[in-house]
Amino acid sequence: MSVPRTLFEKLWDRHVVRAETLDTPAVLYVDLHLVHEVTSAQAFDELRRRGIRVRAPHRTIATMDHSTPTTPGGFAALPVLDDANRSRQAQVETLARNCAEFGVPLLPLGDARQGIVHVIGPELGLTQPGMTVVCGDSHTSTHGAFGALAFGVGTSQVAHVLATQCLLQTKPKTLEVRVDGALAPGVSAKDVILAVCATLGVGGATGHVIEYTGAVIRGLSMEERMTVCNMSIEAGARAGMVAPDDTTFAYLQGRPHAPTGAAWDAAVADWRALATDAGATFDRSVTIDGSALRPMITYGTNPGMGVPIDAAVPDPDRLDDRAERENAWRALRYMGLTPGNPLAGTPVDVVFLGSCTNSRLSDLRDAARVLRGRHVAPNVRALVVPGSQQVKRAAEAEGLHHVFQEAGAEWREAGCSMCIAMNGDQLRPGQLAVSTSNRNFEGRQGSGGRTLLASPLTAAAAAVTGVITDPRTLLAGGAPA
Ligand SMILES: CC(C)[C@H](C(=O)O)[C@@H](O)C(=O)O
Ligand code: SF4
Repeated sequence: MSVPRTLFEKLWDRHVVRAETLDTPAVLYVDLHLVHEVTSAQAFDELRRRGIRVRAPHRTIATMDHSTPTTPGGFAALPVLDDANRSRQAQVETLARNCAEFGVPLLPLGDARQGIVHVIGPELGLTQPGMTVVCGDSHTSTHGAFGALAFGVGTSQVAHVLATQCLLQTKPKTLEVRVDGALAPGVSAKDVILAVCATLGVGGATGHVIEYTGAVIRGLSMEERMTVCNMSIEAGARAGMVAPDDTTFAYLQGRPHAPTGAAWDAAVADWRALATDAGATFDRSVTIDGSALRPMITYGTNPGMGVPIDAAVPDPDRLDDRAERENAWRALRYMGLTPGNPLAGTPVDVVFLGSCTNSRLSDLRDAARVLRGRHVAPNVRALVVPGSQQVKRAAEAEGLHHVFQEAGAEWREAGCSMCIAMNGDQLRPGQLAVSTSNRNFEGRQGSGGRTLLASPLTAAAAAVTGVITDPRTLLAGGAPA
């Protein structure tokens, strides 16, 4: 009998080209390399300087997402092509030139398949179980939802992977995050991962790859599993993953890059064998009672500073550690929140529905559940930004854009948008946003802007009432227990 192994260990073993030694990391083979405009330019420059070609262009694909405008028509249609817009445009043009020169397939602005890198990989069937997936982007952990080992890498590693299709890695430890029970109505995948981040803390999973297990995780759709895996990095994890199962296979079957015919059957048989073996052990395990979870929201300036939406702002003075206490006070001063006050009822200026965490069709449907037949509060600007052109078309096919527009929200083109504020969509200083994205760092959504992370249901509820609101009060039959 072979030694029982975890999902992570099976993937690691399959991809090691050269084992780790005392003084050198392991060499890992990379099955899929995703590229975007922000972290690739210097990597291509490096290849050019050294006269190296891209080793496996067919395992590489690029999209434009971070710096692209989300107004229809792209750069050409912008009212002002100021310096900032010109430099964004130069960035995407550089990517287009690099892809043409190095033979890398590209989904440019205007392409029907363009979108946020972590949304398009799965929806095109590029991301598959058992793969190693890398991208010069920390939220590459999203792809782990498929039972892939998916890492974010830095720009110099992007160059390594372009040149060699391999990556140097020291072997991470394993952490099981088990979410048992069943989620109550109005509680979503975003609430699960915000609770995980609050439980582990921002550095809590450093050096580990998380495998999410338990009844709640098994019951999530692929889109919801992506939301969970997406924010693994916010707890410090190297990657997050979910073992592939029938939900995974049903999502993948028929997608453009998924195997077909006999190759599909063989792939599914292989993928099924990836699940963690009975008796395999993790370096650490954490259990969360999913049945006890309530909608979550952050109050501070890192994603681990989250509480149930009906809780009060935590008092920093209750923290024993001096550095943590000072950090918490600084966060509350920045956020303009007072310890002991309820979060619910706090006025909101902007609601952002989008980002690689929550911009897929199911997220937009959740938002529409709340917004249908209602109106965005007069003091609120609400933006709905689909994660890809494909999501946009699917949402329009079922009329969701009408729901948003009739409610007074903006319906925009696909991209990172206000998640990162490097494309013209941003908060003004002092504005407070409820956002479905994944980072609430100081100034993340615009200099001086303040961000509270929450689910699409919670964000939509804030849009309607103009204040932080428990979404269960607005859902049919979903009053808080
Ligand atoms: C621009 C990119 C390097 C960055 C990342 O790595 O995550 C961005 O996507 C983000 O979300 O902060
Ligand atoms: S949507 Fe946000 S988190 Fe995701 S890749 Fe873009 S900037 Fe990064």
